[in-house]
Amino acid sequence: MRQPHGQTPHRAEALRLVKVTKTYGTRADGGTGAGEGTAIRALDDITLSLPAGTFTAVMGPSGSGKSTLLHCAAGLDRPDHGLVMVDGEEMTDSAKPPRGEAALTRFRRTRIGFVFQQYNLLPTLTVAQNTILPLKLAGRRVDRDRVERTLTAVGLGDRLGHRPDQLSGGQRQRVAIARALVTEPSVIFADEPTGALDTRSARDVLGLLRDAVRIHGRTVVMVTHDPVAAAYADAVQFLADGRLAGHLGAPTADAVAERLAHLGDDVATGV
Ligand SMILES: Nc1ncnc2c1ncn2[C@@H]1O[C@H](COP(=O)(O)OP(=O)(O)OP(=O)(O)O)[C@@H](O)[C@H]1O
Repeated sequence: MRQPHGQTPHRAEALRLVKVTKTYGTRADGGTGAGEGTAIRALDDITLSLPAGTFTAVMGPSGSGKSTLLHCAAGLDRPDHGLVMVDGEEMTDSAKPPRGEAALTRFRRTRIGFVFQQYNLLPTLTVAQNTILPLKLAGRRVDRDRVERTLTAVGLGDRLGHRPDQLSGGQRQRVAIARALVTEPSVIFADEPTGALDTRSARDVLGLLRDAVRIHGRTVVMVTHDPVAAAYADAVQFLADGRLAGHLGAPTADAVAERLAHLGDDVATGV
């Protein structure tokens, strides 16, 4: 599914990254000198294109840059260099003056949904209020029927008035998915959405993300450590040391585990 930069995709392109680089810190020792020069290049020249209506898993060893990639692609963090386009529109471009924070937030609110490992629900709000929140923040009309339909679709139609602490982890994550779906974004980013869940809840959440793609035409990009979770995706993009390190279409859990086991070999031999 990866398209080299410049090649016309068959389907509309939901996400494009061109030469995205992100470096953290230059003096990690806080100025004592001992750690000077310890800048960490979390992303190194990433060029990537994802067609609309696809489900991609991002995998790689701890520290390989997966979350940084997601945050830069989702506009939660700014790359040092490079271009990020969502839905054909540039979100950040290091060659141009940066969008102001407010403009970036507006862009994110209309185009992007995010699902976090720890749900990030507001504890004092009900399920319905948490789900509506992104619409309210964006100043958009709240269609209560749609909100109810969205919550029913994730199996929580009878929990609208409950608060997060009255829900299981799996149910909380389903609220988070409803919240990500309700604005009808182009791209939903999910950072280890099943990391805190039991097997069955994880399966439900993965099924909902897959439905978001198959039924609602969204594009989903999900970071995971779990080959079984990755097998729900249409393709897996591997990362190692901040660089792209391979791609696997129609993944099975076994094939993903096998590729992960040999990821270091590929990097060492430059494959
Ligand atoms: N805010 C930060 N300040 C300094 N270094 C950071 C920061 N965030 C990430 N890093 C570093 O950047 C590199 C990539 O981190 P990132 O969290 O993207 O990796 P990851 O693949 O998501 O890891 P994990 O699987 O452990 O969550 C790591 O070396 C990490 O220590």
